[in-house]
Amino acid sequence: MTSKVDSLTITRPDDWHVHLRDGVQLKDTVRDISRYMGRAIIMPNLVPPATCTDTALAYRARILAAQPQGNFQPLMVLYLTDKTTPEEIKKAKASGHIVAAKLYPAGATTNSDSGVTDIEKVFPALAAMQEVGMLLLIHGEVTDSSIDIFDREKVFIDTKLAKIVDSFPTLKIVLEHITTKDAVEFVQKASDNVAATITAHHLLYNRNHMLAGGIRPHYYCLPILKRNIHQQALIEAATSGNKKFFLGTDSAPHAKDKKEAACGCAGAYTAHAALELYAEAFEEAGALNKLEGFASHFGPDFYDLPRNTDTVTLKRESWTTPQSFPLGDDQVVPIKAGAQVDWKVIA
Ligand SMILES: NC(=O)N[C@@H](CC(=O)O)C(=O)O
Ligand SMILES: [Zn+2]
Ligand SMILES: [Zn+2]
Repeated sequence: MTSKVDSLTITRPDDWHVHLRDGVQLKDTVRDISRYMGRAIIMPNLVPPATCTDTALAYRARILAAQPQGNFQPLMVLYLTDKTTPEEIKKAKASGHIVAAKLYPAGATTNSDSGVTDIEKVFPALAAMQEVGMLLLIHGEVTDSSIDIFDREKVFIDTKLAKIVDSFPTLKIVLEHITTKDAVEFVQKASDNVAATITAHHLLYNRNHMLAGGIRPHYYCLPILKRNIHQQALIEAATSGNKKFFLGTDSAPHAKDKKEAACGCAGAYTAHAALELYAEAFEEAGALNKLEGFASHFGPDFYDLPRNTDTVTLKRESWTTPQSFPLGDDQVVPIKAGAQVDWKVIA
């Protein structure tokens, strides 16, 4: 018989995929991300997107200015377009603060209209990234309207990703926020230069949570929640101890009225309780002892950055998530709004 642990101390975690937005919303998103995450990979899908070194560095300065205490480190990402030049990649890398570039297929997700229309158009930029050692982060979904939304990740893997991986064998690639068994298997079989992030919501939920018994817009995100066999494959991957799978919340706030609408935005807010939600998923799988590797070790190892040297402690303590949080001039409804969370982080 094993008894339940009441406390778990792990190396300070990092979030390898988060949306902080901009302007008046920054003070709220930065407060949440900096409570206990050491570093985070900041997504560049602003309006307009952070497509060049200067805009990414200016965004970094706004994030640093918004943090309540001074030890959170934002790691910046360049937004790739059809026009990104090898020179811009080299300039970004030389800045010392931009560690990756992000490939959004044009139109695939929130604020991706300026994304890439044809993968081959970014091959010169990818070659420069491979040369200077900048990571490629991918939103892996095709955008072809004839492809069913539940199949868009698998079709991207089959028709686009394999080609990128084969063309740039030493480029480090992170397939972001994976949602399918197909993605898990692709990453497992690929070389050590290919890894993936997994969100807390894709571990905790499947499409029934979003669609059975009424449509729940706060579970709507992209790539969309899949059926439970895919959820199971993600849980197995995250809790397996395989260093290719690590934490990326994809916490993506949208104002309440933009979600609860006839045409609601894609994105789920989890930064209010990110590590706590992962702990619930890992405990449910009987794998709390695998949380530290996933949350705190495998990410920095893949990015070739040092692991954090201090710790955080998760205590078993039930609390009720507020119905909403301030988001600049609006409110954001978090995942598990009004529901119980079983863990609390003492930073
Ligand atoms: N995940 C989402 O559903 N939305 C993200 C964009 C993204 O990561 O694809 C957002 O910026 O809102
Ligand atoms: Zn995405
Ligand atoms: Zn995202």
